Amino acid sequence: MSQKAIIFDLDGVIVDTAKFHFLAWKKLANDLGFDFTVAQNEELKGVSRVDSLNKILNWGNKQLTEEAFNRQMQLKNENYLSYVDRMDKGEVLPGVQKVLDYLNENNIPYALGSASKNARHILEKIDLKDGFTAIVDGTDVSKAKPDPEVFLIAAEKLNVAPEDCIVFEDSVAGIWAANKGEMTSIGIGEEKTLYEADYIFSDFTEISIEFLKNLLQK
Ligand SMILES: O=P(O)(O)OC[C@H]1O[C@@H](O)[C@H](O)[C@@H](O)[C@@H]1O
Ligand SMILES: [Mg+2]
Repeated sequence: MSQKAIIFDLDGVIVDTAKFHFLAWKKLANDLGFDFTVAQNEELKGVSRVDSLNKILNWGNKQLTEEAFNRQMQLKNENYLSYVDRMDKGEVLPGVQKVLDYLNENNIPYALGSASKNARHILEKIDLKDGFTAIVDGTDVSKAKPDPEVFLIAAEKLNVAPEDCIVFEDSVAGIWAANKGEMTSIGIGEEKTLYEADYIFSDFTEISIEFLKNLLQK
């Protein structure tokens, strides 16, 4: 049996930041003269900042110069960070800490594999930064999910073969990335969207230590 490791996505897996992204994207859209819905926000899960803005402008039928585009991205991020700055440990989603405790107690390495350029800052806010063997985020990659790059770099930093990595993801793009990287994919969310994952749970409270142990011993 070879050493296994875990890779966690951040947004929607460890914390629910989609609600903050929604508020910040909605303000941007409204300021530009069109609306932005919760359903559209759902489609941006796991999508990089630049790809998200391109999609939103497309939905709003709006074109921007490169300069205005970059300015809007910056404004959106400043607004988003004003919500992030109010985050603390209480934002860690139910059931996550139990899994992290198990990994820590059993010396099972784990990494972060997130599309966010704010990932390190968020981990600091929720006091989880120290446990990760490696942190790979939107500042470390050249290709966004569904490209497996972020998870492959994480596997390399963990010193574990991709096929021995188990990825927790809430986005379709992230599940595709994990599958393309030949990793075990665990979807956190709804079966109707994440059906391509190897396993699906609605949240971490549904994941038993027994399940995790079995997976790590496979
Ligand atoms: O804007 P950030 O923090 O760099 O995040 C990039 C993307 O990170 C992903 O984790 C989120 O699901 C997306 O909604 C977000 O757009
Ligand atoms: Mg996510």
